[in-house]
Amino acid sequence: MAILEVTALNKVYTGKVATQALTDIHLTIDEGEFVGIMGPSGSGKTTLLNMVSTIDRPSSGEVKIGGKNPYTMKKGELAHFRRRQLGFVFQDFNLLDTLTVAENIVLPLTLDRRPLKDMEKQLQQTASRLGIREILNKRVYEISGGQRQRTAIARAIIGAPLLLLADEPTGALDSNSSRIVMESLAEINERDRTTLMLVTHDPLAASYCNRIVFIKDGKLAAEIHRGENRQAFFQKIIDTLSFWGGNTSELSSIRV
Ligand SMILES: Nc1ncnc2c1ncn2[C@@H]1O[C@H](COP(=O)(O)OP(=O)(O)OP(=O)(O)O)[C@@H](O)[C@H]1O
Repeated sequence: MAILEVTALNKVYTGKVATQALTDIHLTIDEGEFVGIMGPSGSGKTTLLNMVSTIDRPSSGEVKIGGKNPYTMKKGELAHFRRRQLGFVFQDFNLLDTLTVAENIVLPLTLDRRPLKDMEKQLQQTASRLGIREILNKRVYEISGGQRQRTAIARAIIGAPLLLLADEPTGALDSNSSRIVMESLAEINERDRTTLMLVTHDPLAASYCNRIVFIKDGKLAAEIHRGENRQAFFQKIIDTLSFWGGNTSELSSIRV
């Protein structure tokens, strides 16, 4: 079953100089897939993510999530749809610093006015999975970057979203924290069959995906699939990036 269907999508940023950021994008992501979006700086990755996450409107074309077009919804319905069906993980975590880890994680359920007992149960389960049970009572400014991102992932998955969207989730993390974050996302994908779309420059992070779509100059340029071996997939990603462009610097010292 298709969770995401992007059809003939175009985005033009109007202004003094118009920029055609995306041209005729067709992309389907099926239930349980873990798809990476890669490409050089300015190629349109964030624009595509913003169209899918309903942050910004396409100039033309269609986006369907779980068979529904969010752009035809009224404001209240759209807010509800985003809260129930989409999960977001950002590079800079987007947590509320003055709240505790627990309060941040249950925020989407609080907004949905779920019963307290259910919230507590889901909180404990989700925190255990992400290895952050011991820090639930700490405030965000008291925890590390890796712990912050795991808190943000817990918040994103606590409502069991149809589609989890991640924008450079390892961009602000050291290599060890990045690995833990990517292993967490892969585990969520494998165990819950949560569908994931990840935008990244990082080939190592991308090697946890099952499929990678490369964008160049706003157009789909290539697509590769992972086999059994993540090491071999990592090499394939490097080779594809060096062919199509992208961040292949500082790779010589990376070990998968
Ligand atoms: N709000 C905006 N107004 C005008 N032009 C924009 C806007 N946002 C992005 N662009 C332009 O659209 C194109 C695609 O940008 P986008 O941010 O989607 O690329 P990206 O692949 O995510 O880049 P990066 O890897 O550097 O984050 C670029 O040419 C960019 O300058």
